[in-house]
Amino acid sequence: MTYGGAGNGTPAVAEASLKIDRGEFVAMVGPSGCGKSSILKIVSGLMPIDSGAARVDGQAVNGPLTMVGMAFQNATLLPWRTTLENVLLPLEVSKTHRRSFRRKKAAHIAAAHDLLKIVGLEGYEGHAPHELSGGMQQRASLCRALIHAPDLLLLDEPFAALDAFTREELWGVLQELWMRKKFTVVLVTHDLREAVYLADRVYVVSKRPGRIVYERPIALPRPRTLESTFDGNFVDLVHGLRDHIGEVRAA
Ligand SMILES: Nc1ncnc2c1ncn2[C@@H]1O[C@H](COP(=O)(O)OP(=O)(O)OP(=O)(O)O)[C@@H](O)[C@H]1O
Repeated sequence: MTYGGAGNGTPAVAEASLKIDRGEFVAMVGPSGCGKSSILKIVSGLMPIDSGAARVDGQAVNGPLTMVGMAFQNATLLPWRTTLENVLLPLEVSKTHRRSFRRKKAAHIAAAHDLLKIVGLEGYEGHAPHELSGGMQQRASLCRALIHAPDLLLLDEPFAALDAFTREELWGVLQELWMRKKFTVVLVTHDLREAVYLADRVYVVSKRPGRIVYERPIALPRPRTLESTFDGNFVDLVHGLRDHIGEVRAA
């Protein structure tokens, strides 16, 4: 995939061959600017590819997918909407879900309340985004990404803007959501501890144009806890990934 068109544009992704199983939690790590976000854009249908193939659920990706939930580094909640109204937003704006939202509004509102409860935002449904901390806003943005019960959740450094304590707390929140709902996740992160804590499999991407250069299954038992991040196994996995990133950066 090349920004600005094949030829004299910027090649962003080269041979990024990977296959993700339904319900799997995958993390992608690699040097800055290597093409990780571009891979997410390809998978979600936001960017077309010049050659190769992208398939989700067996179907070729030809345009933006509606069965995908996305969350980014910044929560980007609409400031004039309450927390609950922000979470419900995708159901109102998406053509696919609008009709179901109107017909089963009470059920969807109840689902939003349930999600907000799981992420610890019970009681904040009526608050405006500016009344929430950064971590609370990011929790709400996770709920918004999940309100239409997507089969696939794409996360682009969702916790990068948060302080270390909040970030680690949200690893647990995301793990719990995933263990309950079993959607497929692709997480782009620079944080190797985050990748090992959350993922079933970690992919290392080369310098731009991105290629998958290393794949590491993470067989640690779940639920993973913060205490477990100090175990020898966990630390070894993080060091192993760090070595691979070091090699990629030096290449
Ligand atoms: N809209 C764009 N137009 C032109 N070039 C772009 C655009 N977006 C990204 N690029 C280029 O494509 C390359 C890959 O970008 P991408 O955002 O996928 O990298 P990344 O691995 O997610 O980076 P980071 O880790 O810093 O977020 C970058 O080197 C960047 O220069």
